[in-house]
Amino acid sequence: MFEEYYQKYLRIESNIPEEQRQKLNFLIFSIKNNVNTEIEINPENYPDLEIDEIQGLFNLPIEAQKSMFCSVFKSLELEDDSKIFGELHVKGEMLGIWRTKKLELNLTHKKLIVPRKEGNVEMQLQKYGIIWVGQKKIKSLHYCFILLAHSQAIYDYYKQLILGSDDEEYAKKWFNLLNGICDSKSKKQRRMSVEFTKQMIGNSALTKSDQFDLSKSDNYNESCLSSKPEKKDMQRILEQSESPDNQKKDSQETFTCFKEEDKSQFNAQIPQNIKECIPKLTNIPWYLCDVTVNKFKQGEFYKVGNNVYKSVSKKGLYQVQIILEHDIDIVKHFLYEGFGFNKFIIKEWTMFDYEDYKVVDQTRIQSIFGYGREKQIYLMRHKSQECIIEKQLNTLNPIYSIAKLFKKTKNSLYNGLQQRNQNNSNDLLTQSTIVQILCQLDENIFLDTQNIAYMEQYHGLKDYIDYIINFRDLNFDQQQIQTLNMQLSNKSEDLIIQKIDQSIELERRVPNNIMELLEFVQENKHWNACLKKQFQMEPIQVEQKFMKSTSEGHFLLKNDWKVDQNQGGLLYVDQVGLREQRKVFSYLLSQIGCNIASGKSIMSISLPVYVFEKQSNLQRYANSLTYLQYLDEAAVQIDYLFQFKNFLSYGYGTIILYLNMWKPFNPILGETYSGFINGCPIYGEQVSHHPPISNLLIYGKGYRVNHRLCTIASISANSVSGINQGYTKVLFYESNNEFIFLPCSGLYTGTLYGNKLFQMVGKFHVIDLKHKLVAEIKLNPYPSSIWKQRRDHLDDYFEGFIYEVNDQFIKRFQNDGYLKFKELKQNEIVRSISNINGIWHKNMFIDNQEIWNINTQPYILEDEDNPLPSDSNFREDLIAWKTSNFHLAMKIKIKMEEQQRSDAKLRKKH
Ligand SMILES: CC(C)CCC[C@@H](C)[C@H]1CC[C@H]2[C@@H]3CC=C4C[C@@H](O)CC[C@]4(C)[C@H]3CC[C@]12C
Repeated sequence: MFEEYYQKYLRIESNIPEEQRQKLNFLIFSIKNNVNTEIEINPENYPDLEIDEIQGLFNLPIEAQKSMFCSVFKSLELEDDSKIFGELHVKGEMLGIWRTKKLELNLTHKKLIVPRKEGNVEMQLQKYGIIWVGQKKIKSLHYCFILLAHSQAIYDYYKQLILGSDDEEYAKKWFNLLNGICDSKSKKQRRMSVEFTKQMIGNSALTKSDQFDLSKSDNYNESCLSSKPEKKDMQRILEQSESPDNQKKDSQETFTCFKEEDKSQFNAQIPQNIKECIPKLTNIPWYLCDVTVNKFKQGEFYKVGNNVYKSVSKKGLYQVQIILEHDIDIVKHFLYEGFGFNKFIIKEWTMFDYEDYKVVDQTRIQSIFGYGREKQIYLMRHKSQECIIEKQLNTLNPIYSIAKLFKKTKNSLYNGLQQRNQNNSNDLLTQSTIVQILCQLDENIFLDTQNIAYMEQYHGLKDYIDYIINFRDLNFDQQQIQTLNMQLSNKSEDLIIQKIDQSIELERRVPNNIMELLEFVQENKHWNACLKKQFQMEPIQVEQKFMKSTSEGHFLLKNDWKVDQNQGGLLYVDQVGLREQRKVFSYLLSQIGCNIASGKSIMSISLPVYVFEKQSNLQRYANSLTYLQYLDEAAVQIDYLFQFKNFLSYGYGTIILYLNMWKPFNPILGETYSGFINGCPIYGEQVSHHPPISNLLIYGKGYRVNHRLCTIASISANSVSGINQGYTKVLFYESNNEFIFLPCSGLYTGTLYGNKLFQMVGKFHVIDLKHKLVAEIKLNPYPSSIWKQRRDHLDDYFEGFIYEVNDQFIKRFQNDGYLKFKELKQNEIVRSISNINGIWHKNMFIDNQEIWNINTQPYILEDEDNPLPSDSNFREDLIAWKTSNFHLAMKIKIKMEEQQRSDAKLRKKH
């Protein structure tokens, strides 16, 4: 038994998840060295295993080790026969030539392995959707289907793969098989408010009887599907291909798997629509009736010109459903599917017959359209009720070509459109080309083409919609300014003079109103206001003010978070934040594409400001240092252990208080911040730009706190991890004790799909070099594993000890510095003094005494009245973003980034 599994294991070792692999490896190691008890174990080879576990496993009798190996291996469900081999025709990506390829389908890992000369391609099927195409009549007679990557950016080598077979049965079997595995769930939502319904997308349903029923004797070429799984597996395959339906129930969007019922639902919908509409809109053909106002609002339908088109976008896949109209009679519905509009533009598009999903051949299109592919295609998309955009795409300049904007006028937009369709009059619509719009915008101070170019450049067409929305806002701004100007010119000159006088007086005061503040700063008036500044070096007596939770939510967690009961951790449920993040993530996907999986730092790349917090990182740090009561309390004590414990809570508090999911503004070198926490002055300065390091200093009551912090955040496939790397040092004047706090990191998973779960991970430390004390607290010390049935603690549990350490550690720490320090070594610990545990988002116990909990209120941070001109409060981009004017903020941000860059160049030069 063991031998058999062992052989299998050797073959598939690389496919096994890391932790299990280490365990299996270690078991093999122990089994092989069973006689040799003297052998040394190197735990570094098994980083995911606990030392205890390693020892325990090693000491087991060999039989137990073997059976353990087998059971672990079995539990992985990595049976070899979960692979299916077959042969299909694959259409070449470049030349479109069909080649027969031996494919391997790995059911366990949901991979399709396609052989290529340059090396096999392993396609993770979850990244793909599948569409049945049917028989292509012109070039080949294959029955084919397409695997399509959901997202432009995430795919394994092939964005799309066309597969086929001469044998319809066989092709369908493969299709059904893959259909069960390919992802049918929408993982990533598009950034549009437009929602899509089932009937828009889907592959043709293959009837039940067509399903991959391998329990019947195979009547197709056996050599093609050469591995013959046992019956038991067949059962599984069948189940698998069923399972997406279950998932579908809880997902709002469906992509593949077009089931019978859906289809009938769809069919039933049309007549209903007609019934609804016909009484209201009598003169239009029935197919226009589905453009009911409601449906239109929901973004389900779009129509254009004399031909009616619908465009649907989903999962990075653009679909344009085109209903062709020929002399008022419709000829046919067509469905176009492709990746993005670019594909659409560069001739490479295919039309599918909307009813039977078969590819429409070129001659047919020509006969209906009157022209071939290269010619113009109309397409229209819309976002809001107020405006829509109609666009003609041609091969030359897709973006600026001929886009027309319709603004909703008093009369209904839809009426207008219909009217236009019928008699080509534009009377009811304000219509202007994009080019014109751009010119208009050019004259406005707030809006310039740069912003639009920015959007266009990066977001491409898919973000067109947002552009329209923005345009609408801008237009609104413009109108307001116009009216303002009108008002102004009406006023008498005296009044204006009076105003100017007033403003001179006011110049020394920093305005409260954000718009005024921006102007104030832009005119550099804040320099005046700050001239009389004196630094406060001592704490002052003030009334204590604490941050309080209100009816609107917890002071820190607001209503943005929910505790995850299954795994532990916090679920991010803030709708506003999530929406903005989604926008930026799709932007990122389009921008950095595949790199997204490689752990890119998001602190240094330029992002649209949507996800930015409305304060600078310096302010955010300052806000997170407000648990000063712990230190106040410690300063009056001489007991160093008491001070140590209190400092631990303070340090931990800084991590907790920093928690929110908005991205801090990129720092500007030399930016400063000053404020007061309960009367204690706090000063912060941005001392480095790359990496963005800030130093902060608090003059406390009997102590001084130094912070050196550097926010690091990197984005990878489905998560963002972040840490405020650096240290927090406190010096208590009286006892001359110094403590150091080193933070842990946070992990935000589910950024692209799944639940948005935030978790603290790793370890955090407090170090007292003088008294040789170290607290090491480990988050999630008992991770779930397949050997543990029940868990006492979820992932959000932390546990640690205050240890007394030896000189070895002190030396190491002093040599290596705080950055290199990761954790205590076993031989550096002398004894443990206290134990610490808790749930990171709930409470902290030191020796079973609660020292902190999530309702512990920090002090309020107050801004300094007359800060330096370089204060965060005077950052133009921040002020602009505080007004929530995206364009303005973006414009200033770009400007400031450019300034920074040229400054940096100058610095290098001199
Ligand atoms: C849409 C994307 C690209 C932008 C949003 C990125 C957000 C999620 C990132 C940017 C900066 C990140 C933070 C950076 C630093 C820390 C401190 C650490 O102790 C806990 C995690 C935390 C709080 C991170 C949480 C996630 C975070 C807020």
